Order: sequence, then structure tokens, then C-alpha cells
Amino acid sequence: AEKILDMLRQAGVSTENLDEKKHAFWDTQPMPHGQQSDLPEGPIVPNKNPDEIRSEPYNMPTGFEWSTLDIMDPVQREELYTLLANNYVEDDDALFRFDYSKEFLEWALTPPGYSTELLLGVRATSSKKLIAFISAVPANVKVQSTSRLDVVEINFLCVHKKLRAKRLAPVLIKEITRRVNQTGVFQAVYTAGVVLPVPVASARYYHRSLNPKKLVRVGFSRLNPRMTMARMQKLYKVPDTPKHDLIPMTEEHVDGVHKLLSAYLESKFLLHVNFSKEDVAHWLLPRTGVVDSYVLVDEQDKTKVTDMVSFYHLPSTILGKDDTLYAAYSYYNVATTMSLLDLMRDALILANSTGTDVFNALNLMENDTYLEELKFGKGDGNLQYYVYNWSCPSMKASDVGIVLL
Ligand SMILES: CCCCCCCCCCCCCC(=O)SCCNC(=O)CCNC(=O)[C@H](O)C(C)(C)COP(=O)(O)OP(=O)(O)OC[C@H]1O[C@@H](n2cnc3c(N)ncnc32)[C@H](O)[C@@H]1OP(=O)(O)O
Ligand SMILES: CNCCCN(C)c1ncc(F)c(N2CC(C(=O)NCc3cnc4ccccn34)C2)n1
Repeated sequence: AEKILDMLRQAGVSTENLDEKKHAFWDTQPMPHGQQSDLPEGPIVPNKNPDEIRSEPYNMPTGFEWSTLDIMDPVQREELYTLLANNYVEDDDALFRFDYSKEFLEWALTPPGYSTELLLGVRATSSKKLIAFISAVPANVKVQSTSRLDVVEINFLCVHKKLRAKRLAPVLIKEITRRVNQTGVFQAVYTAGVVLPVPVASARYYHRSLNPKKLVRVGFSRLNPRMTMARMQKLYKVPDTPKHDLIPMTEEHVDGVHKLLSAYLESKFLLHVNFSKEDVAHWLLPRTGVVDSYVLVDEQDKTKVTDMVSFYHLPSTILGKDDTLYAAYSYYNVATTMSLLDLMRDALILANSTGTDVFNALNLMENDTYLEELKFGKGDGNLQYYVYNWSCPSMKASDVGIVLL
């Protein structure tokens, strides 16, 4: 269809109403399409009553079957790890592929209120091999003037490389939608590197080199022709210890972090999670090699948290080489006794001391107040934010206060 459209365009034929069928699946989904931009904020398709929701699973092609995953079973967790390690997101030049660890997947998929029914896999009936997956975990968010909306966060959509372009993804998406609807939830939040109908916000990736020698060696960065490697290492060198006495977050800080983070998100952003204390404990208590969180506490009252910084660890396999790129991603950060710039300078120092090669941040929240000063370079990756079955005006990246994994 694209080729025909291009030929028509080259012949000077206007195609604006022809390419509406550009998305055979997504044009059937309740997402804001152009002409609906004047819709009031809210659901596009009204909530369904239980008896209006299809009761049987969607049909898989012959030879494949649905199979929910018990992520707490090490064998099944290993199966998911292997599927993603070999078939999940790669960069456009196929230099890297995300290598979410088993511990990371357990963390990402077991927040308070999660259900195995929504950790949805597809197996080949004969071999029982896991060949596809999609996940939904519960969250409550504020989106613009809707202060509390029950949603799911969708992630880890993956179809084995050998089964691509067979329209399996739409079946996975329809089935997870059906199951989520059965729990009484009708909206979802998700991000993707691809542009689909229709992003609610677009964010840009920025990268801060910590180990430039490795980044140049593996092709992540290029050495500026007018610069020697020694000069580049000097440029990106960071101290060994942080300027402030940030300490690792522990259980006793959960209430203080919940209070600090909730007030910050509520005051500044149009899209953010309404974290419960249990959510804060799950998403922010440190897990080695998965997520690190540090807090600054008030000297007089040790349970009062005044500042926090956190980042998650998502390595990438370097394709074709037996090597790994160690990346840390900025997560949730709140500065009240110092500038965010000062706080993030310490984040780089803390991440560097855990063997990180590159520290990544999106231009969300207030991140653009420090990216340039701290020598982040603009990446070529964009991350599109989506809210499924929700009509609302689009937002700037700085209005977005939610970081998905
Ligand atoms: C209320 C509850 C609602 C819950 C659901 C909310 C929606 C959740 C939506 C999912 C959020 C996921 C969040 C993340 O995990 S983003 C990460 C996605 N995963 C990867 O990129 C891993 C590597 N790639 C793959 O595994 C496959 O290429 C995937 C599985 C991505 C597509 O498989 P395949 O390449 O074999 O294609 P197909 O022939 O089966 O299907 C083609 C159709 O699929 C549409 N497509 C392609 N990529 C994506 C994508 N990333 N999100 C949504 N749709 C996508 C495409 O536009 C086309 O539709 P249309 O253009 O013709 O219309
Ligand atoms: C559905 N969850 C969304 C978050 C998944 N995340 C972290 C992600 N989604 C799309 C991206 F574009 C992206 N980028 C980080 C930037 C980057 O580092 N690009 C070079 C690179 C190194 N390793 C990889 C692996 C895959 C793709 C690019 N890679 C671009 N990150």
C-alpha cells in the first residue's frame, strides 16, 4: 500500500484520505484519530459491563496456544528471560538488544496487585516453546484533569523473530485487552520507540558517557575527530564519591519517600502515577543490579526524606560480540535542599561506581534543566507515550511524570 501511495504522490495525486488505512489494526482501536481531537477528555469507548466483554480467548493460529506465566517460578522466569534476550527491542542499526535480567523481570512484573492472568505468553503447542509475550500490571494514574484513573501498564510485547509479520501482535493486544477489561479496567499506559496512532507525548533519549573508551569501542559513541581518547576520558571523568551524603533507601524511608515523591509528582506533572506506600516500597527499594535508590534525610528527623535519586539498570547485549553495554536509566528524582543539577551530578557518580558505561535520561519531568550542563548528548532514540482508549490533548515531555521500564 505504501508503494502505491508513494507512486500516487509522485504523480501529484493527493492521498490524504487514502492512507487512512495505513494501520489496519490500530485504526480499529479506540485511540484519538485526527478528527476526534476536539473530543472532551475521557474514555473514547465507554466502560463495558461484564456481560458485554467477550468471554472466550481470541483464537491463536493453529499450532499456538495461550499460556500465562508464573514469573515467580524460576523455570518460567528463565523462559521469559531467554525469549526477550533473543527477540526483544534492538536499535535501528541492530548493534544492541536489551538484556533485561531475570531479577529485573521479576521486579517489573510483580508490583502490588499484579495477576499472573495478565502475564500472557504464547507457546507452540507441539514443543511448548515460549514464542511470544505481553504483560499488563495494575497502576493508578492522574492524567490531566482526571486525578485518579485505574489503568494497566503494558510492556514487554515480543514475538519471536521467526514469527514476525504474521499479525500475531494484534491478537496479543486484543487478548490482553479482553483480560484487562474483565478486571474492570479500560485504559492502559505504554511507551514504544515506534510512532503509532496516537502518542500523548514524545520524549527524547539523552546519554551521559561514563566509560567513553568502551562506548567508542563498541560503536555506541564516536570519537570526535578533533579529540584524543585521553582528552575524551578527561572530559567525562567523574569523582569517586558523591558531594552529598546520600544513603541507600531502606524500609524506614518508605513513608518519607512516598510523601516527598507524591507531593512532587502531584505539583508538577499532567501524567503521573498515584503511588501507594506499597507501590513506593516495590518500585523504589533497592534491588542489586536492578534498581538503586538513594535518599537524603533531615538531620533532626531521620524519617523525613528531603531529596531522592534513583536509577534502574538495563544492560544491552552487543550483537555479534560476546560483550555487554551496562546502561543505567534515570528513574525518579526529587531535589529540595539542592538543585536538581547538583543531585543528578551525584547520580552520575553513584551510577559510575556501580560499573555503568552510560547513564540514560529522557527529557521528561525537569530533566532538561541539567542535561546539557552535565554533558549528556542527545540520542537518536525517541520514546512515544500512549494512553489507550483515552482522548486528551497531547502534552509536552516536561508535563510527563511517569517512567516506564
Ligand atoms: C485496556 C487495556 C488495553 C491493553 C492494550 C493497550 C495497547 C498496548 C499496545 C502494545 C504496547 C507495547 C509496548 C511495548 O512493549 S514496546 C516494545 C515492543 N517490542 C519490540 O519492539 C520487540 C521486538 N519486536 C517484536 O517483538 C515485534 O516486532 C512486535 C511484537 C513488536 C510486533 O510484531 P510483528 O513485527 O510481527 O508485527 P505483526 O505482524 O504481528 O503486527 C503488526 C501490527 O503491530 C503493530 N505494532 C508493531 N510494533 C508495535 C508496538 N511496539 N506496539 C504496538 N503495536 C505495534 C504494527 O503497527 C501493526 O499494526 P498496524 O500498523 O497494521 O495497525
Ligand atoms: C517499552 N519500554 C520502553 C523503554 C525501553 N527502552 C529503555 C527504550 N526503548 C526505546 C528506545 F529507543 C530506547 N533507547 C535508549 C536509547 C539507547 O540507548 N539507544 C541505543 C541502544 C542501546 N541498547 C539498545 C537496545 C535497544 C534499542 C536501543 N539501544 C534509545 N530505550
